[in-house]
Amino acid sequence: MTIETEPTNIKISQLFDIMQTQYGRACFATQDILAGTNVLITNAPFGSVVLYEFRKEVCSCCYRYKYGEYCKIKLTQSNPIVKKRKFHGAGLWFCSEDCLNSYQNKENIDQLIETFDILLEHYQIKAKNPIDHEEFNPKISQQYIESYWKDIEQWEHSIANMKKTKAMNQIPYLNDDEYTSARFVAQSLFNTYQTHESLLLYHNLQSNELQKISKFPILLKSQTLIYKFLKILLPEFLQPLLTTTSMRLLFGREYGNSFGIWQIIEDERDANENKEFLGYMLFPEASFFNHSCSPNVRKFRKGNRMYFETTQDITKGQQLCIDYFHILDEPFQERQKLLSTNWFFDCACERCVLNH
Ligand SMILES: C[S@@+](CC[C@H](N)C(=O)[O-])C[C@H]1O[C@@H](n2cnc3c(N)ncnc32)[C@H](O)[C@@H]1O
Repeated sequence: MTIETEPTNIKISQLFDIMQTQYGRACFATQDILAGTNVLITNAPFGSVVLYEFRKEVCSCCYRYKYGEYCKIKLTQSNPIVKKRKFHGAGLWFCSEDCLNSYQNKENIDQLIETFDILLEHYQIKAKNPIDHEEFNPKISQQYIESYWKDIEQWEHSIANMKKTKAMNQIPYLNDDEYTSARFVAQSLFNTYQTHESLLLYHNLQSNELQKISKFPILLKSQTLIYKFLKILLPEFLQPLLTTTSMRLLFGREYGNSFGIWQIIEDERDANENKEFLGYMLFPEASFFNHSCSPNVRKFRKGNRMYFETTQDITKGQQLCIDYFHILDEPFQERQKLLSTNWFFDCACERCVLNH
């Protein structure tokens, strides 16, 4: 199948170009590439988060997980990087001194650690009195989403004029998933503040806000609760970066572009075990690969980076595609359904076009 392409001005690698196609942007080889070549090794994630339930078991630096074993090192008050406020551990655990040191070596990391600690403290206070979210199932349209966020902007004006103590009473209760998302947002904003090496590419990512909220309306409510939580709690230096626009873009981009942090099975004898889903991460430079049900690139994680390796010889001009969802063994109808439900697109890969 020949695909019409047009160049874009996005450049990621010497080995492939990002071209515009009728299915959005995609990666095309700029030269013949042998099987087994890494066409991309990502930077450290732009945004990433470990699920709350796994926070003690997954290393916050390399995401190592060993069947429920606690990580050896917890960040404590005695750590020199921790500032004086009463410290709760920031939800950060590490598998080794090396990982701890490498995490702590990042510029201004004490500010991020303090931010995480504040979020953890208030999440846990609120979690003592959990609240079931009310039913929320409106008919979603672009207009509905806009007006819902407009109301939040009004709330924001009122909070800006309140005394700090009164504003603190407005901190909403978040469930585990929402708290996890709040951490993801905080880290992404911190990386924006730090001008992360993938920041420019991040601005180029496609957003799936409308598709995702249309499918799961409750997400709109969750997003606005997370926004309120962060608006009250984020420290001054991150506040200018937290706007309703930046938040909506971040969520919209995360939905269609993030990669799961899956447990890596280290012992071959456990190869048939189900892998745990530990969290998720966003790598803008790796978000231009389209999906194919007969992919020619495989993705795998090593520590906090993703690797993309060709599984066959590639000829110049050929599209480089990955499998988004581990669905290659499913029949055609099932694959179409899974991609449409979870990724919001009708797969137009070569195999699906032939109804295979
Ligand atoms: C991670 S992005 C890939 C890059 C994207 N094409 C872009 O322009 O930003 C995922 C999106 O690409 C499109 N896409 C990826 N694989 C596809 C396929 N096999 N068929 C149709 N659309 C696809 C869908 O719109 C999907 O939501």
